[in-house]
Amino acid sequence: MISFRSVRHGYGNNISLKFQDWTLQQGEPWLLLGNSGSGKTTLLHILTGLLKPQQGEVLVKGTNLYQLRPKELDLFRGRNIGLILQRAHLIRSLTVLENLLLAQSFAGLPTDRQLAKATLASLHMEEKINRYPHQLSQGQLQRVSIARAVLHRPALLVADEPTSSLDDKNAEAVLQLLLCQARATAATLVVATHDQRVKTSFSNQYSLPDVAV
Ligand SMILES: Nc1ncnc2c1ncn2[C@@H]1O[C@H](COP(=O)(O)OP(=O)(O)OP(=O)(O)O)[C@@H](O)[C@H]1O
Repeated sequence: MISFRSVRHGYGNNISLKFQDWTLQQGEPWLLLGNSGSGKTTLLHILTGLLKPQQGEVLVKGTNLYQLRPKELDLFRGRNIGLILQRAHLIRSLTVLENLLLAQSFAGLPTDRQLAKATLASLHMEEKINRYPHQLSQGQLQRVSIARAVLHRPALLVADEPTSSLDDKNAEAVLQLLLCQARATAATLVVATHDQRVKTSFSNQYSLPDVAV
């Protein structure tokens, strides 16, 4: 279970974001909706351990993220939280496979080539494992980014605007991929978007109100 309680965060420029409490059960897919500037990125960063809120607590699998020491938090994130950003942020001088192995080692886990290869194969990327990032299409880069995020069966899988730059067909394919990967690993999935096309695929929705400035 993941929970978000009494969370507030401000940026010191009259912007104070107050988030409604939120409880997500293990394995549930959720959509996080909000217009530009409503606080989606802020909330995702708080939820994934990247930004300590000024108030409130975030529990992932019973662990209060912001009570961990920085090093413990890094390890906890690497093992339990998978993050998919709009851009893949791969290391350009490493192959697809090497990028995944590096992610394992950053998470403090033993490098496991077979697991990395099998995960890439499950995303139909087996023929690209020795390619470099610049040799891949945007859709393929996104698959690598999904593979890297699900590699260790994280309890929480978070995707920030995964479909906004894609056409209808690819947007639907990426969504199905995320839902399917989350189901396969019983991960709680959070997809943040302002893409109206995505709305119908999720019954659980957490909506952010517009921020009055
Ligand atoms: N580092 C910062 N310093 C000052 N204000 C910030 C900072 N980061 C975000 N904000 C402000 O906080 C509010 C929420 O920003 P946030 O990026 O979380 O929204 P968002 O919903 O993700 O927007 P978008 O969809 O446009 O990316 C905005 O008004 C933004 O200007």
